[in-house]
Amino acid sequence: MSFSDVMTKIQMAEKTSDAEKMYTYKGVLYPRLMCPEENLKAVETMEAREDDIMLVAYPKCGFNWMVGVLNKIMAEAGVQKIETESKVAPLIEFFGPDKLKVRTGSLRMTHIHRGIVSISSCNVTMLVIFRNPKDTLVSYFHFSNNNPVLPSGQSFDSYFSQFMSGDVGWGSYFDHAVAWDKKMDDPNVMIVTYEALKQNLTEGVRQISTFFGFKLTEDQIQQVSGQSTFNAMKQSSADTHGNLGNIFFRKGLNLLFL
Ligand SMILES: Nc1ncnc2c1ncn2[C@@H]1O[C@H](COP(=O)(O)OS(=O)(=O)O)[C@@H](OP(=O)(O)O)[C@H]1O
Repeated sequence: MSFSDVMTKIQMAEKTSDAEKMYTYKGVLYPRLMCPEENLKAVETMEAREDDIMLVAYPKCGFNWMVGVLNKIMAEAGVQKIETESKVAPLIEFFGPDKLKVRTGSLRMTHIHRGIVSISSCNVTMLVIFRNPKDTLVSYFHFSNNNPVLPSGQSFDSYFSQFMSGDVGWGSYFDHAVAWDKKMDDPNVMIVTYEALKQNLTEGVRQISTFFGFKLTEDQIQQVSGQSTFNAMKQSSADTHGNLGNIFFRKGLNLLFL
């Protein structure tokens, strides 16, 4: 999916009523324009490769942060990255069945619940990022109000109720958390938290590189973490995310302990 495809869908969303924006697939809500049913069906039968790296995150948990970190780690390690034409990280559910088969890199990404994505044929290594639900909810609330593909205009109170009952895009945060909790000790799965990365990003970069078998020098690790702070990523977001930069890189705070 190219940046212009995303912009076209956003323009279409601006002419779509809130009621039409979401639909339910297998009991979970999705934004219709970005994830039509044929895309979700294609994801269900997607074949993975041995060298694939899968990045999984419930919305607003730090997905774009990890895309940036992984891309930088892979660039330092000399490994091919995701499609360069794309300014936003292409989620597999945004591709149609034809485009899903065309692969230019080994990094695959999704917000979809692990019970729904069945990655056949091999033990793909997966990085999963979680964030505390309070900050995730606040971030998702602002995102919904700023992103035309999602319904907007709700009060915080009504959005809170929807989030708690899982009536938001990609379903219940809590269902995702429970499903991944059972996979925590799987050797092919690494679970990181937004909060731990905020506390010590350099250590997080070191652990992620080691998990994926990328041997970076201490200088390279420092370089990746220096370029992956919120301020650094927000500053370069016009290049990486075009005019969606300010929507994806909003405040980047960890309010859990305040
Ligand atoms: N480098 C870095 N450091 C810390 N925090 C960061 C970083 N990059 C993005 N963010 C914050 O992550 C939130 C967006 O989450 P996602 O990228 O998962 O959003 S999305 O679901 O893909 O739309 C969103 O959080 P909020 O600011 O609270 O809305 C972003 O600001």
